[in-house]
Amino acid sequence: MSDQHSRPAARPGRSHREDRLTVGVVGTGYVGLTSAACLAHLGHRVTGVDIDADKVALLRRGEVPIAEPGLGELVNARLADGSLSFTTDLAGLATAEVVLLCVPTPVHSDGTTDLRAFDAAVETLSDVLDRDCVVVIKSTVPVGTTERTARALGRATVSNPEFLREGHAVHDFLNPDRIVIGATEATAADRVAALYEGVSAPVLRTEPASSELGKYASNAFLALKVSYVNVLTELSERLGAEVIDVAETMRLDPRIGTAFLSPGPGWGGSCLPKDTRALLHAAKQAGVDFAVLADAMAANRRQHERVVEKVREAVTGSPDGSLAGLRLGLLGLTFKAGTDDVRESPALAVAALLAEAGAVLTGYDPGVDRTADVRPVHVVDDPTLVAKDSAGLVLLTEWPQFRALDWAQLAELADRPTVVDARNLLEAEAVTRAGFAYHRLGR
Ligand SMILES: NC(=O)c1ccc[n+]([C@@H]2O[C@H](COP(=O)([O-])OP(=O)(O)OC[C@H]3O[C@@H](n4cnc5c(N)ncnc54)[C@H](O)[C@@H]3O)[C@@H](O)[C@H]2O)c1
Ligand SMILES: O=c1ccn([C@@H]2O[C@H](COP(=O)(O)OP(=O)(O)O[C@H]3O[C@H](CO)[C@@H](O)[C@H](O)[C@H]3O)[C@@H](O)[C@H]2O)c(=O)[nH]1
Repeated sequence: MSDQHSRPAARPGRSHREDRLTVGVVGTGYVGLTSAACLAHLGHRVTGVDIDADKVALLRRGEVPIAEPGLGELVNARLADGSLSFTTDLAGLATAEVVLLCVPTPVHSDGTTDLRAFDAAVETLSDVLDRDCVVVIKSTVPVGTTERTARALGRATVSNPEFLREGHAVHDFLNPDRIVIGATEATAADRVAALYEGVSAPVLRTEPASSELGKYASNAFLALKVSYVNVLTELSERLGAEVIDVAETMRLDPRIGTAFLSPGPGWGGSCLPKDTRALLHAAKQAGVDFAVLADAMAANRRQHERVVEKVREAVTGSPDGSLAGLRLGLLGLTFKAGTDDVRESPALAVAALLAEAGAVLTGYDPGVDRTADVRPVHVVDDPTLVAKDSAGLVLLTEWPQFRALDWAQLAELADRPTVVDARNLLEAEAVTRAGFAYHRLGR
């Protein structure tokens, strides 16, 4: 998270302009809270609504319950000037000209989307909203949901998917790569475009189905890229290549692009896994064979197992060695660096497999509190505690500060100074010099 990423764009100072909109945001999680704070920053008058009374109480005091650079400052500045407020009462949206739906849309293991929270929010809104209010769906929803919602509410409903990344939420919201507006009515689309006045990005106007599908297609493609390079780690090992150089060879081709080619323990988080499952399900329902997607998901599960195989061999010296009763220390629990989010974290998927094999797990993560419940991992607040008496360390999240740990001290504390670096983060030479046996993927 660089400074540049944490600093919001200069406030355009639109507060006295006539195009200032009265906006409601339903759901104040990663997407809703970021949208609410950023839209207030852009000059709109915003009310955030959540069913979680504790969260609303926190937000009213200016306390932001998620770790997003710059978000706390934005929320407090806009609370102070009165352009942002929070409530549990949907009646607060009666005067809204635009309402954004930002509620969770989890996906079951079979790929069907659980729209209960979404439908509940829609149902409660129908009695509250002004006739002229435009409803905007920011939640990631199956194709057809926007049209269905429009019918249920009898109001203009627009698909406007969100592409922000966790850990960069404010920066991404204010500096998006694209703004996609899926609408059947031009006036409703215009009002959504007006929300983003002051943001510089290509605006793609389309019909709702393309907008909805485009969101899934984007996330699934990112997942596919990571799975591709993760499978190359195994192939590189078998064929005597170095995956870092293989990935770099690909990155230097602008047609392939530089991003999403870093091998790791698998892709996770609150979006990529659920959205790939949902897209595969949608394809099946539509009678379309999307085998490459199913393969990418299988490769992701395989990657978790590959990390466990690496650990088993590194720690016991044998591919069949037993991990039963061995104390392993995990460095990193979140699904990626720069966030406090452990939802569908590959680190925890690997941890579950290690625990199944009988290992006893202690974990440290700069984003995860000691009191967090991430069973089977016992969370500690100091990296030396994961090293103490350990039979091996497994680095699972690419927090840059892990590079700067006192590896010589960790080696002294460890029972067997062995580290498996599943993110290719550490400098092999430095860690080896400190006394560790160093192992990683793709070499
Ligand atoms: N997290 C991301 O990076 C991200 C990025 C782009 C899109 N999305 C999509 O955005 C949506 C929201 O994701 P999130 O990560 O912000 O979720 P989240 O779990 O962080 O927050 C959702 C919030 O909605 C509230 N809520 C639930 N039901 C409600 C209701 N009926 N009325 C009012 N509030 C209600 C919850 O209390 C919670 O505060 C999902 O569809 C997700 O796929 C997420
Ligand atoms: O080269 C890479 C890049 C990513 N990852 C992993 O891929 C996962 C997803 O990372 P990222 O995409 O940064 O996470 P999110 O914050 O969940 O963002 C994704 O999901 C959001 C929710 O839909 C979208 O809005 C974003 O555009 C999309 O990038 C994480 O486990 C990463 O560690 C790798 O292993 N190697």
